[in-house]
Amino acid sequence: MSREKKHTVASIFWLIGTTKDLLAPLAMASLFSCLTRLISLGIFVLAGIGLVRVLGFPGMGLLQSEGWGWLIGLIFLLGLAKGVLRYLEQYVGHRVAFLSLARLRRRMYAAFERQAPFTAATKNSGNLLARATSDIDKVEVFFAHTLPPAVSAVVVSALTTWATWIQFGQEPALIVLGAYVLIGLVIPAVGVRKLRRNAAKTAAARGAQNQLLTEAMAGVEVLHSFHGGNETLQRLRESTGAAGAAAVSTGKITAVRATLTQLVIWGSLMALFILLGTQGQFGALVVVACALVPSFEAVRAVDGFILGLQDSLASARRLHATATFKPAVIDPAHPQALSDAGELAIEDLGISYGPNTVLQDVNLAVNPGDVVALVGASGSGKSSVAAALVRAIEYTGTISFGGVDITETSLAALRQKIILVSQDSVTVRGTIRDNLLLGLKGISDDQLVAVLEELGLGSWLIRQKAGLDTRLGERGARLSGGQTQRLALARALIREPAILVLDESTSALDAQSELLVLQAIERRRQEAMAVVMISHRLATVGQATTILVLDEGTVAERGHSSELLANPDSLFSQMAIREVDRILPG
Ligand SMILES: Nc1ncnc2c1ncn2[C@@H]1O[C@H](COP(=O)(O)OP(=O)(O)OP(=O)(O)O)[C@@H](O)[C@H]1O
Repeated sequence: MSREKKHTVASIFWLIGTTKDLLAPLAMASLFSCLTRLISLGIFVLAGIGLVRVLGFPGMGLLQSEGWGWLIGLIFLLGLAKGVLRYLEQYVGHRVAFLSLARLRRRMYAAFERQAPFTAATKNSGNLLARATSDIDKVEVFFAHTLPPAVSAVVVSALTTWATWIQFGQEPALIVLGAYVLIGLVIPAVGVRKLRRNAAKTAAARGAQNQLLTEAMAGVEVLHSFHGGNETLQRLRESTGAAGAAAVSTGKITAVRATLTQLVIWGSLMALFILLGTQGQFGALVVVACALVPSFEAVRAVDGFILGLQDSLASARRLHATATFKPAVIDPAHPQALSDAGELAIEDLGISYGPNTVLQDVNLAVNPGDVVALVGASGSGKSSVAAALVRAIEYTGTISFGGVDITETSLAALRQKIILVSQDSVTVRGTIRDNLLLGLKGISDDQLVAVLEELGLGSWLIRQKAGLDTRLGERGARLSGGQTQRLALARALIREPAILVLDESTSALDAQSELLVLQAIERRRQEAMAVVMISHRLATVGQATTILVLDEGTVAERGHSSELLANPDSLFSQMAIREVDRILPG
């Protein structure tokens, strides 16, 4: 079996596994679908009998002379029953489908959450969004429109063939059976491999388009400034072109299949006409033709759902791949609790991205009340250390807090104790309060206001008419870069972490605002909060108890700033000289 086929089979089992307790209602929907189709068949047969009687054809002795009341009454009652059953089929089928989709969504969101921030770091958020939305919607066909039509096609065709055999003999029955096999089995197989490939291309193009649009929306200012819009449009055109080509190819195959189906339908009717007509059985011919109309409809539905199913399975494969993707960073099976405070010990820390080792042999102890600064050239590995401290990435070596290896505790517990505030913090849609709390309970408005004031956002808050209820846009449109950074810092400080990791998180602040932030941090440091700070501005790291200078992924120097500055050849001294030169050239 090819890899793609194996993946498809695995995806189908995965879908069924997601909703296995809904299979009973799905079977019920199939039953309703069968009954609806059979009633349709009955109505058409009765109409045929009526027609035969009107035309006065011989050959249908059955009920020929018993008036019209029962015939019209039966058609009416069957019509009513069909309406009710159709409603039930649609209701149960779609209920199962939507419940399944809801479950699938929950499962996908849980998978995304497990993978965050690792998956987000792959920067495929637009593609993931397509998986979480349109791919899940496509799977609806699998649940609502696969089993019921397939079951009713088999039942209706078997019963019609049997009834034709009993009523009119072997040859008409074989013609009818042949037509069913062609329409329900042979024609749906025409071009199916191509259809599968087209469906996969369409789903991939949908993901790529979403990715492009997400990137374009997030970077609209950049695109605008650099006139990059046309380039994005071009890439979008290429992607829609690929999807369009797949759609055209699918359309051609669909047209061929529809033509073949019509040929089979009319060919079989002609064959019956010749067979029964030459035998003078015109009455039988009319009734068989009437029975064939709804039964062909039932069998043709197979072709329709096989088309939809290709899309559905292509989406299912994408969902399955995402849901079963094993994130590198996961919670341990039996997480240990973390103490409220303790030493952060980093031993032999190493970090690689794929084959590239970017950091090795980093050792560090951070005690309550310590301020440790990581400095070094761009790309020397500072942010990677910060990411490892909150297990946002994989690493080698050991990081422990209060004697507990951080891989032995839950990610949630770890990220309560060690909080990372990065340079490009974001705001989420909601009020200022929502943005600060992000679901945290037990913090009063007064506490929130106090932290904002401490960070120099008090006067800004007063200017907001709705105070903490002021809504912020998706990307914090109303906030400046520096305000967003301070909001992110406030978000961290109200959580009272044992260790605050600041990765260039004051880079957008003016000197006065940064001073306020550093003072707020100093107050908490005196209450035993430890700080790991990354900054390019050496003035910012002046309060550090220990400075680590990273150079090409290793610790090149360590010590207090006064010790490092005492050596004019130290990297730190060189950095300090360059910084002073920048401020006071010449
Ligand atoms: N997600 C990633 N995938 C691959 N390589 C990465 C990734 N993140 C960082 N790197 C690489 O790791 C190295 C260290 O990056 P890191 O961001 O830790 O450095 P840094 O010292 O914080 O840099 P800067 O001061 O510019 O922020 C760089 O060479 C970078 O290209």
